[in-house]
Amino acid sequence: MIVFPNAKINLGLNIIEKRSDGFHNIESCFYPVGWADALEIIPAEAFSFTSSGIDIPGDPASNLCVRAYELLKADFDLPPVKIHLHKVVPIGAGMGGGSSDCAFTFKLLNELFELGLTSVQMQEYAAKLGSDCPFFIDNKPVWVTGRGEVFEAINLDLSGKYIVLAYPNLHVSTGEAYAGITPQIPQLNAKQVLENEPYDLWKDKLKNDFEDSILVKYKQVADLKEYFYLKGAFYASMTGSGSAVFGIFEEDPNVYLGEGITSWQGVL
Ligand SMILES: C[C@@](CO)(OP(=O)(O)O)[C@H](O)COP(=O)(O)OP(=O)(O)OC[C@H]1O[C@@H](n2ccc(N)nc2=O)[C@H](O)[C@@H]1O
Ligand SMILES: Nc1ncnc2c1ncn2[C@@H]1O[C@H](COP(=O)(O)OP(=O)(O)O)[C@@H](O)[C@H]1O
Repeated sequence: MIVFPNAKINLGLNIIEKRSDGFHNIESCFYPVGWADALEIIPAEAFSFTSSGIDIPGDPASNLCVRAYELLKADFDLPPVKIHLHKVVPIGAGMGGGSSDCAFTFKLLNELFELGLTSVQMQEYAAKLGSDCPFFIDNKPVWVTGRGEVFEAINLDLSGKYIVLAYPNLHVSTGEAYAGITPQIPQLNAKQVLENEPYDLWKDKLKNDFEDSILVKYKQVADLKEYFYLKGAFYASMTGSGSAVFGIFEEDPNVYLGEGITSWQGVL
């Protein structure tokens, strides 16, 4: 069975407070986008994990796909499987690619072996492996609070809008990015802005709190954001902890990003 774990963007991202468990409470709209990996899992004689495409840093045995399989195997009598991941979505980019692979592994194993797990149960498993992971179970636009695992419906539909995502090949570690933040309560409620304000006001009213440090430190990230506005985006921002930047457009944009930038363009 093959699935295509897709990335996400953050529309507004406020870091509210540091918690006693070391994590931060956040507020954000998580929105799925079409840039995706390919993940195949089939029953096999012996367990194996292989990957192709972009090199994944770290030991393959600790890949989130492997950890998801092991977590389920502790509770269910799962047979050995062969997992192959073709990695396409840039890593350390703020697009949740690894988290998506993790969530899609749970969904695929649930279907393949008819485990009967509900979405909520899979979200609980996914939350054990990463704050972003539970979102990719339902994989729908949602208002997110808590550590990233508490969901509330949001009245927002960007279907048909054009999006360009650009990754300046700059790996940002999520843990380090959080460590550089001073949490604060936002002046404006981003959910209210997303649901009620016209798109052209988002530019001044929605904020990704990670931008303050990253845009100053890495000029190429700030340049990408500026370029998207120059090309007519109604909203442009860094996503997650960076360094990927997206622009959302009413019309199909004509962008040239040049060398050293990995990009993807599609429709929301
Ligand atoms: C910043 C966000 C926003 O969507 O996205 P990405 O940039 O990763 O895509 C997420 O909060 C990232 O979630 P995720 O990448 O799953 O993080 P985790 O693996 O759970 O945690 C990595 C590290 O980030 C910090 N962390 C993460 C989430 C959170 N709410 N508070 C934190 O302080 C902790 O230091 C933790 O050890
Ligand atoms: N399947 C996977 N794909 C990508 N990264 C993975 C995966 N499994 C584990 N990782 C680890 O997770 C880290 C970043 O994950 P990713 O979700 O791609 O980035 P981000 O947190 O910026 O959204 C990498 O440093 C990598 O070592």
